This record gives sequence, C-alpha cells and structure tokens, in this order.
Amino acid sequence: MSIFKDFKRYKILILTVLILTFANTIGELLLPKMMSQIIDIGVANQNITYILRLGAVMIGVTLVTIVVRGSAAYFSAKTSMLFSRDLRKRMFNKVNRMTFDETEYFSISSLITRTTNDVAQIEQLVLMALRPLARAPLTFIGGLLMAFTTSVRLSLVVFISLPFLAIVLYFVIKVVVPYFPRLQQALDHINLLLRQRLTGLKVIRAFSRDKQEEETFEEANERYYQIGLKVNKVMQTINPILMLILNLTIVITLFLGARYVQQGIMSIGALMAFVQYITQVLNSVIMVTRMMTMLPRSVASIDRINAVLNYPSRAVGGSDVLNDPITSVEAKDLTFYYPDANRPALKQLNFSIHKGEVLGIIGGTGSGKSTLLKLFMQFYDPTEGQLLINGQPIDTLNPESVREKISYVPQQNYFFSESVRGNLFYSNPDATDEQMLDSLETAQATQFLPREKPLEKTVARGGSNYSGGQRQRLAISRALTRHASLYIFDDSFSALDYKTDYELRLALQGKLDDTATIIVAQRVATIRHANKILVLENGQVQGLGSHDELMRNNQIYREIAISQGEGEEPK
Ligand SMILES: Nc1ncnc2c1ncn2[C@@H]1O[C@H](COP(=O)(O)OP(=O)(O)OP(=O)(O)O)[C@@H](O)[C@H]1O
Repeated sequence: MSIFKDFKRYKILILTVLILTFANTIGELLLPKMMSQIIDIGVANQNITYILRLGAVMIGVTLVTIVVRGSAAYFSAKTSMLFSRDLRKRMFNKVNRMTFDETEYFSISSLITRTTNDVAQIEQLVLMALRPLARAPLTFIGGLLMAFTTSVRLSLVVFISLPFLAIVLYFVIKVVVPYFPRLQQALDHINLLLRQRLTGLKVIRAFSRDKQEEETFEEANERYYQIGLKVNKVMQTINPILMLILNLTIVITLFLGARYVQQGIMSIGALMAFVQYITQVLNSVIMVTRMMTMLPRSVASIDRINAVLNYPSRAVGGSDVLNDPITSVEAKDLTFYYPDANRPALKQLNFSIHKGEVLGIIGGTGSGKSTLLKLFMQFYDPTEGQLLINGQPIDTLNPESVREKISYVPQQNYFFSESVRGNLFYSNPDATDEQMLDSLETAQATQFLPREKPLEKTVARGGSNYSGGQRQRLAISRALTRHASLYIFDDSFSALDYKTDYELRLALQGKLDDTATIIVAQRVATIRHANKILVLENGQVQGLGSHDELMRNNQIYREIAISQGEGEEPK
C-alpha cells in the first residue's frame, strides 16, 4: 500500500516501541506470578523476610514497567505524529501538482477531508497498531503460557470463552465494516455543501435561496447523523457483550478454582495469579476486537488517501528547460480538445507573435480565448498541431521553466489575505519596494490605495475589500512586478472604466516595449492598437490582422467594433 511506502523511515522508532512494549508485557506477566509466590510461600509460612524481599522486587518491577510503558507511549505517539505529518505533506504536494480537472475529479472539499480527517484517522490507527496491537499477541501468548504453567485444568476455561469472542469479532466485521465508507461519504457531502454555501454566499442571498440551502444541509446532516447513530449503536452494544464474556469467564474460573483449592489441587496464590492471567488473555482478544471496529474506518480512509496518492496525474510538458527569454510564439494548426470532450475548443489555429509585439485576441463568450491562454501556461498540452515557443514545441518544454518567463493575469483573480506587498511578492519574491510602487503606478492602482505606505494596505481574502476594477488593477500590478518576456492579460481590463483603461494602456506602452504581450479583451478599444488582432469564433480563427485591416476585410470584427462605437478611426 503506497500510504505506508515510507514507513521504514521510522524503523528505529518502531523498533524502540516494540522493544519497550515487549519489556512492558514481560513485566506485567511477572507480577501475578510473584504475587502468587508471596501468598503461597510468604503468607502461608508466615515468612515476613520473604514477603518483604519479594515485595521489594515487585515494587521494582512495577516501577520499571511504569517507566517502560510511559516511554513506549511517548515513542508510539511520536511515530504516529511524524507519520501523519509526512502523509499530510505528501497529500499536499500531490494535490499541489494536480491539474484543474484532477482536483475537480476528486472535488475540492473531498480533498480537504482526505488531507485532514482521513489522515487523522490513519494517525489513530498507527497509534493503536504500534502499541496495543503489538502488545495483544504478546499478552495473549505469554498470558496463555503463564496460565497453563499455573493450572492446565483451569486453562480449558479459555477455550469456552474464545469461540464467543470469535463470534463477536465476526459480527463486527460483517455488520459494522460496511457502514464506515458511507459515513465518510456523508461527511464529504456535508463539507461540499458547506464549501458551496460559503463560496456562493452572495448568489445564494441574491436569489433568496437561504431556506432551500438550509433544507439541503439539514438533509445531508441528518443522513450523517443517522449513519453515525447506527454505527455507534452497534459499537455500544458490542462493549457490554465483551465485558459480559470476560466477567462470566472469571466467574467460572473462580467457581472451578475454588473447588480445586478445596480439593487441594491448586493453591490460593496460583488461583489469584490465574485469574489475572486469564483476564490479560481475554483483554488482549477484546483489544483486538475493538481494534477491528476501528479498522474499517481506517481502511476506508486508507483507500481514500491512496486514491489521491496513486492517481496517475496527467503529465504536461516535457523535460527540456527553456533558458532564454521568450522571443517568439507560433501556433501551427493548433487544435485542442478538453479531456473527454468530443468537440474541439480550438481548431486549426495559425498565428505568431514576436518580442516587442502586442497580440490582441477578441471573440464572443466561449470562443476559446481563455483556453488558448491555458495552453500557453501549460495547464494542458495541445491535442494536435503545434504551439512553438522560440521555435520549440511547448509539449517538449519543462512547464516551470516556461511559466517563469510568463506573467499572467487570469480572468478571475485571486488574492491572499495579506498586505499589498505580500500579494505582489507572489509574482516576484525579489521585488524591491520601488519596483512594486512602480507597478502600482503603471496599473493605476495608487489612485485607490492610501498615499502613505500603500504597500502595507491589507487585502482581504480573494480581494473582497476592493471593487472589481480595483482588483483588476491590483492583479495587473502583480503581473507587472515580475520580469517576464511574455505578458498575458486575460480579459483583465473589462471592469475598468474607459478612462482608466486608456491611461493604463498608455502607461503599459512604455513598460512592455521589449516583451511580447497578449491581451484578451471583449472591448475593441482595449486592443485596437495591438500589432495584430486574432478574431476567434467557436474555437476557430475568423480573422488576423491590424485593426485597420480587420475593419476593412473582416465582417465579424467590423460588426463587433461598430456595435461598440469603435467603427471610426480615432481623431
Ligand atoms: N475545463 C473545461 N472542460 C471542458 N470544456 C471546457 C472547459 N473550459 C472551457 N470549456 C469549453 O471550451 C470552450 C471555450 O471556453 P473558453 O473559456 O476558452 O472561452 P472564452 O472565449 O474564454 O469565453 P469567455 O469570454 O466567456 O471567458 C467553451 O465551449 C467551454 O464550454
């Protein structure tokens, strides 16, 4: 199982726990024997010296056992915590490198539950398995041996109770096991609803869906409660049954033992020791039964974690490292299908862009603009045809080395709940304050930030303390803070008023003269000065040329421009 792949890393710790547990068990097995000798030899013969001497040894053994037991508990807790820490890290790294589709496949809320809840479940399993489970077979065999050496006849009692314990164990496996995967799924569903509720808060309020949302949540919550209740009911019934078996065995032992003592076949000390051994043996079986109730839940968690860790992530790109700045990008019959889609999102695209040029991309909604940008960012590889960076196919290039050269402003911006500085650092950890202030200036973002210490201003999570247009300007500042050779703006000017849009483009002209720039826009005004404009419709190129050329010979572009009042040449 890949989840335990790295377990050997903790072998010294595990070995320490096992040795300490072994010593602990030996100590616990010795004590009843000593006690029986105190009774049978010391008390029976009124030998005070013997009682005191063996009593002192018993105290010594007890103290050592306590220390050994405490150390075993400490080291097993340490091992399980280390294991869960490393497992969480592996999960996070795996999720961190997943493509968007892959995270959607698992669902984000389920990935959160798997990384937190399921890992915590495994942590408990490791904790339980290390000590109690290691102790159970030792105590079972050791206790049985000691019981046999104490009284062979009475030992037969164990064989009466063991079948009953086996039945309980079978019942646990048969009845309780199937509930746990259902319980985890129900919890996933609750998390999913909660996440949707919290992220879609505004939409839910705006459409007055609060009541329906509450009802849906209540249903999911009720389902979780019902399954949880059933599991707990069964588990709580099992406990008294186990205790009943244990206590009845002791009663039978005492009943028979008392007769043997009366008949002189057995000493009182031996009977007392025997009862303790039999209790230890049965307790070890009970412990395993309890573990079994925990195991199915853990098996469900192991499966869920393994599903993520073993998921064959789709590798994007190749191994060639792009060392030079991007000076040219060329699409040759570029075609792309989303995984499982039967229609291409991009079909036979041909265009190129070089250093110092601006490529504008315009098209209706769903025409493939963002999809094309995702190919530049290597979120996907092209399906057919080629996308060449500096003449080399993008699918042979190492994605990190390509992304390093690009500064990208996605359509939907995300900000972290940090200062403006903290957010700008994401694009360039080496940026100086001057660089950041310059980017804010260029992106027209200083207008709404405080004059004093604008970089210290806090940004709420997702940038929710700013308007849409302000967020776009902050996102553009972030992109400009990075030294890139290709700048990509995905509909990043759409929420700006015309004046700011104009001023921003003017400011950008001086800044990005030496780089290649791609601007996706819905507004002709934003891209009319681009060297080339690509007109996309249904994933196909419907026109490529300058604004003037397209106005002359491209009907779609002309219609878009005229509808936006951009038909006339600027005065
Ligand atoms: N992850 C995805 N899986 C499958 N199909 C997708 C996915 N993302 C987008 N599409 C489809 O690909 C097509 C192009 O979408 P894309 O987002 O590139 O359009 P767009 O031109 O950027 O639109 P808009 O201007 O509305 O953002 C659409 O038909 C869309 O339904």
